[in-house]
Amino acid sequence: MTVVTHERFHAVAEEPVYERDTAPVAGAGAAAISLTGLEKSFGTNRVLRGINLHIPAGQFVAVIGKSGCGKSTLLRILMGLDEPSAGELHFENADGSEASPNARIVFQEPRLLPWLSVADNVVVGLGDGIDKHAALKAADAVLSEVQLGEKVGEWPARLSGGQRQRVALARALVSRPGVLALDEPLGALDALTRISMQELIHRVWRELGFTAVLVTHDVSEAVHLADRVIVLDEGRIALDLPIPCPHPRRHGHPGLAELEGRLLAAILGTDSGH
Ligand SMILES: Nc1ncnc2c1ncn2[C@@H]1O[C@H](COP(=O)(O)OP(=O)(O)OP(=O)(O)O)[C@@H](O)[C@H]1O
Repeated sequence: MTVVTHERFHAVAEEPVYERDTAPVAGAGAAAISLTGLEKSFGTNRVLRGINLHIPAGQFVAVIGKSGCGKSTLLRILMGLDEPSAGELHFENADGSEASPNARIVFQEPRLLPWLSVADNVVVGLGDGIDKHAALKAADAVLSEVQLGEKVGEWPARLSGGQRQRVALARALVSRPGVLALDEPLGALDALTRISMQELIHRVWRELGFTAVLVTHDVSEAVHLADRVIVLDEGRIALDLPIPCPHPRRHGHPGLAELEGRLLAAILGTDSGH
């Protein structure tokens, strides 16, 4: 099994990849993820029951399913924060060789350090051993990317919920991750802030080309952002649905509404999966 290193730092951003349509265009450092026969039990509770999944480098995958179906457990295993009970997890480079990607995670709560400025919170994402001046420069650049350039010297307590979550995103992006896991990152935000954050996440994914795995309760958010949506049910993949719609995707678009309907049916168990 591959252990995810969280410490790797790529100080210089690769050239942004613009104009990506639905076909994934992987950035440098993006890794494919392969799960084979993945199982996870907590005592007698069999949470993941033989998950087989290949996520190509640079793809944006959303994972949805009923509360307690194992979404966060899957994400934690992907991030090396928890061990599977059985099965294999591999990260692969474009040539199929084993990769050790720089993997980061954004949680529902921004988890900022209140005694550090916005910029210093972002610098935390670079780990130790980085020249302070270079680190602040990188923090500055990524804060501009998430449209918080004017808040670099601010305290977290003086930011709105959406702004705090953008700082958390900046902290994850500053090391230019090859894999970004998002665990309900917008769950605590109001509807309008969610939509603008969705656009932001889509834009940075398109620019940087990391492999993205988003856990969400929001089916509309999943089809709005992802290339592909996985429905988990009782520890198994109940549906693996490609979302072959070009971006930008308008909320309420009839094609997306049809896909949302299929996903909801799979979550509720009223769909055959075809
Ligand atoms: N550390 C743990 N120890 C024991 N049981 C756990 C642990 N973590 C998760 N579980 C159990 O695993 C199951 C799946 O939890 P998980 O958090 O992965 O679900 P989820 O689909 O992300 O749920 P939600 O949508 O409510 O966040 C639950 O039954 C939960 O109680």
